Amino acid sequence: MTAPLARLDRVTRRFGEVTAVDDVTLDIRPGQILGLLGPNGAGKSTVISLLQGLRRPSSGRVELFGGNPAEAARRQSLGSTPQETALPATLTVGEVIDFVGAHFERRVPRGELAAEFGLSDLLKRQTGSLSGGQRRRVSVALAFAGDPRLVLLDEPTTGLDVDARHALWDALRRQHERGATVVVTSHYLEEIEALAERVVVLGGGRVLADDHLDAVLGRVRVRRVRLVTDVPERIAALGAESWAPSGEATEFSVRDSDAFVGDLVRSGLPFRDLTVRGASLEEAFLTLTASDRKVA
Ligand SMILES: Nc1ncnc2c1ncn2[C@@H]1O[C@H](COP(=O)(O)OP(=O)(O)OP(=O)(O)O)[C@@H](O)[C@H]1O
Repeated sequence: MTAPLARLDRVTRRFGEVTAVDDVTLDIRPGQILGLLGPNGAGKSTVISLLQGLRRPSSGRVELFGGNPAEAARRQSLGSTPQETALPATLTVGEVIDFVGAHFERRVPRGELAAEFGLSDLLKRQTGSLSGGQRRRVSVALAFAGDPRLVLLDEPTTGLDVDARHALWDALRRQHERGATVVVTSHYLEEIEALAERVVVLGGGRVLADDHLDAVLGRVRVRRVRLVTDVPERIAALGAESWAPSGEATEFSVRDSDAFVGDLVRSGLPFRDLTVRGASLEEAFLTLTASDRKVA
């Protein structure tokens, strides 16, 4: 197996009484898009800052490209987004791209980077005159300015409208196809579903799940059976874990949708417009954090 680009080995990070990251072990392997998912305060940003060398672990070991992330040489191949508020307002987008690129040995030409992130028309604009969404796109593009081996994106599309978000996802997918390894945190569960191949779910600073996207979804084998009926209680009694009205229809949560639908058909109970779907990542995530609370 190829060596990881970065790793956390039994890392704990405390801030006074608060344990932000609690005994986390994580390997980041080349070529992956890894989605880091968790509720507010789960420890996602702290993990990112540990990988950036901005924070040190209270215990355990953080490695970036086989060494200490606090050493500047390690960060040559690391790309991260600056806060948009940190963009110098009077510099143009082109100047900012050149300024950031100048810090890297393998810089991406300004025109190429701008085209990749849909910024070609903005190159001559001062960053202070850009909309919030445009500034966000500049910030994410800057993470790629040094042709990095590993890119850390902390909530890259917060505040973007749907079109801008999708455009940024496309750009990230293209970077990934070219071999970029990306760690992305997000509050948008659909973003993780759209981008990530591997999902790490953090809760209370701990790793609750670390698996392929499909496997995380599969861990909660809840399926949703949706149908229209006048007798929801009787249908629920066939083996639903829970049920709730959903518009004109009723949605039943079941473990085995094939068995449930088979029993339903055999029961002769009236229904129409039946659909079955798997759990969304959001549902998977809630189930994982709920089971964690039970253990705690
Ligand atoms: N500098 C700090 N001083 C004190 N506590 C901190 C500090 N940074 C983070 N924490 C605490 O550590 C915990 C984890 O925070 P972190 O920002 O890593 O979570 P997060 O998952 O990124 O949350 P969010 O989604 O809200 O950004 C929280 O309880 C937070 O209050």
